[in-house]
Amino acid sequence: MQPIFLVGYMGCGKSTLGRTVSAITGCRFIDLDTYIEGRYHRTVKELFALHGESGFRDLERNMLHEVGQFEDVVVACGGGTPCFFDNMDWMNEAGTTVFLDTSVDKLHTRLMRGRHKRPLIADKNDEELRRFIVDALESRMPYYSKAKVVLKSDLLDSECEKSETAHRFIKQLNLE
Ligand SMILES: Nc1ncnc2c1ncn2[C@@H]1O[C@H](COP(=O)(O)OP(=O)(O)O)[C@@H](O)[C@H]1O
Ligand SMILES: O=C(O)C1=C[C@@H](OP(=O)(O)O)[C@@H](O)[C@H](O)C1
Ligand SMILES: [Mg+2]
Repeated sequence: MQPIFLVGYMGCGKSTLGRTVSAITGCRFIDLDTYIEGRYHRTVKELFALHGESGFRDLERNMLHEVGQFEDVVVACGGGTPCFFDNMDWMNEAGTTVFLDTSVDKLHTRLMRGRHKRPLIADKNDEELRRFIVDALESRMPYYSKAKVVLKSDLLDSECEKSETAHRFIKQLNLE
């Protein structure tokens, strides 16, 4: 199987879905952020602070090209991965891209809780975060919408439904 790349905005559930699909199907799961952190022995937040965003994007592209060579792998990208260099076109050549399409409301609720480890939003208050999400989604949508498969990840949204989302995904992509 060619690699599957999960793309979408921060908080849409790429890491969560990738991990669950991997647990059900036995295929390998790679979270690109975690992979980068393992390679450079620094958190994403530290890498942003050390190299700036553009330095991080260079590392991210290099690591994407590395993991994109693997077989039978589901890769959870970072939210920005498809939006820099030719990464989105590269992923479309190398495998199957899946966009987890999620509403601003849902992203906002999730990111208010999980913003501290995400350097682009760590210091934003409630209102600033909402504005940031709306603006970023608008500028990133042209990249996300190039994905081969779109999964409306809003429809199923509770603890037990995480696995239902995963099962639906597995069926849609014929991973059984
Ligand atoms: N299908 C889902 N239902 C409910 N909560 C979810 C679902 N997918 C993700 N979450 C929650 O949303 C937050 C962000 O998920 P995460 O997988 O880290 O997103 P991403 O990797 O796209 O930034 C986490 O707290 C996670 O538990
Ligand atoms: O959207 C972005 O630019 C980013 C998303 C993050 O990953 P998640 O989408 O998994 O939060 C991480 O790569 C970094 O903080 C930058
Ligand atoms: Mg993630």
